[in-house]
Amino acid sequence: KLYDDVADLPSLEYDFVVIGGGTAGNVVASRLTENPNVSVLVLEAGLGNEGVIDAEVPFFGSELVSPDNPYSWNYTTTPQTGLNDRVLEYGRGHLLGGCSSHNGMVYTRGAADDFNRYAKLTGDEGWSWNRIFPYFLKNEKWTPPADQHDTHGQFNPAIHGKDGPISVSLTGYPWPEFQHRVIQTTKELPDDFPFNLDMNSGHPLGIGWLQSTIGHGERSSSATGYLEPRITRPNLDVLLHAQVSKLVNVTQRGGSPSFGGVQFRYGTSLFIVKASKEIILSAGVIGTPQILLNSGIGDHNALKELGIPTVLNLPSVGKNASEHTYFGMSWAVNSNQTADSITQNVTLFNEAFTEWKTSRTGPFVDPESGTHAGWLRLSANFSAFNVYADPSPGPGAPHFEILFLPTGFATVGHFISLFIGFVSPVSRGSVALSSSDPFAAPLIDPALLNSEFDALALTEGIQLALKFVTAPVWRGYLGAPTIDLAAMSPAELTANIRANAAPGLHMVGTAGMSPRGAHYGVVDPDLRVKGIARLRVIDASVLPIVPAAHTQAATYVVAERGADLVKQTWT
Ligand SMILES: Cc1cc2nc3c(=O)[nH]c(=O)nc-3n(C[C@H](O)[C@H](O)[C@H](O)COP(=O)(O)OP(=O)(O)OC[C@H]3O[C@@H](n4cnc5c(N)ncnc54)[C@H](O)[C@@H]3O)c2cc1C
Repeated sequence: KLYDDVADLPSLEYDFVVIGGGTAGNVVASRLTENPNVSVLVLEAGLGNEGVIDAEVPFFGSELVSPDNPYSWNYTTTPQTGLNDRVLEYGRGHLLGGCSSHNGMVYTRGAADDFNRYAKLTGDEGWSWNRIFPYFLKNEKWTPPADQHDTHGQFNPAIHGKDGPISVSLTGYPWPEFQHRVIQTTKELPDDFPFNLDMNSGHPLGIGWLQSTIGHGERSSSATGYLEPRITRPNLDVLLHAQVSKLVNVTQRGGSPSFGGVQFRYGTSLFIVKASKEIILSAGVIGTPQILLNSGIGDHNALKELGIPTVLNLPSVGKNASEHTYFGMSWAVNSNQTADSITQNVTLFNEAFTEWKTSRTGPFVDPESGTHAGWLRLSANFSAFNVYADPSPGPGAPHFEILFLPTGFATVGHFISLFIGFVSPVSRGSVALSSSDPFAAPLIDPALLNSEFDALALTEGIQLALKFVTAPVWRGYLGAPTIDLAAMSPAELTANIRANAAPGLHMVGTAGMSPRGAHYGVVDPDLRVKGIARLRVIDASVLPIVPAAHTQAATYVVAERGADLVKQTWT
């Protein structure tokens, strides 16, 4: 049952307490309660997702990350030295479903090479692409697009799940003038930009049609897909507005510390809920390390400085964060067939909203993230490779993503945009406590472009992206760029990136996996916190390196496998 008020909660003792009802947490809660003999409580700090129109209408998704939003944690980063010391907004979902309820809905699984590297880094073949692949299918329900268009040649049905909780579909509203040009470019410049039928096969390189976590014109999240259909289970309780501060009631169990309870704040009061089997941390890449550190699990010296007693010296907590960097570029177009035409015109906007409300069709069935994506590699001759090792996990994984958008987010005029992401970073950042107040926002440092390699690589990537619109098919359609990047020298381009790039909001690694027995890392490959009994982390923070992809699909498979690992322990 879903509880809004702690006073109504029937118990303060459960078999499992899941901290965070986000992307991963709801998967874990839903899978564990398939066994009617175990009880699960989910503690979610944020609000409910039901009736939040911006979390339902795909086109409105970006509203949820606007500043001072109750549905976002409204974090900011530390000054980013690689980006001219800019302090950047760093949104995270503060509602049931977590980031899956407010993200851009892009569905990308990553490269087989990403997962095969996870297997290598953890010493556990269970994280390899072939062994993880069934979990992608288990998570997914392939769904026809909202406009029911012929999808032949736009994806490969053989590699998609049919019965999972999360709907995935192709774009459901056509922008033919734009879409035709993107696909035609793959024919005119096939060496640089080959067509890829389905970027979710494990072999993402090339340009293809974008897939999104959307079904029948609505966002599909862990809240709508995993939780809502199962919330009536008598063994599953979910409490909203419950912000966890730390783990408490330390005892020794088989020579390791163990926490018997979870402390949380509801309103201005503190409560403790007991977990008799396991505590599962699914508070995400910021919340999870923050709770570990508040609980005395982390670098002893840093904890001591804040006056937090150390329960276990685990220096990797909050370290090793990896994140993507994105940069946008726009061009005016000789056409009014762009999403700008809707956002700039109140009548068209209202018509589109009415259409969405009455039939779940029209332009609002898609997010503003784009209609296509491309995944590209640096050339093997890239000069920086003389100095730096290639950070990508293998030859089948990209260094860059390009998102293709039929909009310029402009208040006047018609534009298209390309967003390029550098998805194979060398830089590593961190999440650290800012004070001994467990509820104070932590210090978030994604360390964007800290490594010179990352800045050089993104500069190179932008030059490659600029080549895309030199294909003949763009002539006569494409007008002036909003900034003439093509006229810039590489040094000017790098300076422009440092002044304008932004985080991809795909951070992972702050509670990273490492092999059993390794002195570094935070969790073992079975997601148990090293040196602590009956405590696991199941969310994006366990991925040791960011995949070359948007991260929700990887998070879903971590959660699906993680739930299986917990079940194996307790049955
Ligand atoms: C704005 C944005 C856009 C994105 N776009 C995409 C995209 O288009 N495609 C994609 O694949 N990925 C995208 N991502 C990334 C992706 O959504 C995340 O990597 C992934 O969903 C993370 O899942 P998680 O379970 O680790 O964390 P979350 O989904 O963040 O879940 C953590 C949950 O824990 C709760 N919580 C945190 N601290 C506490 C506490 N102390 N007490 C109780 N509860 C707590 C949070 O409120 C949240 O509900 C985006 C992310 C953002 C922020």
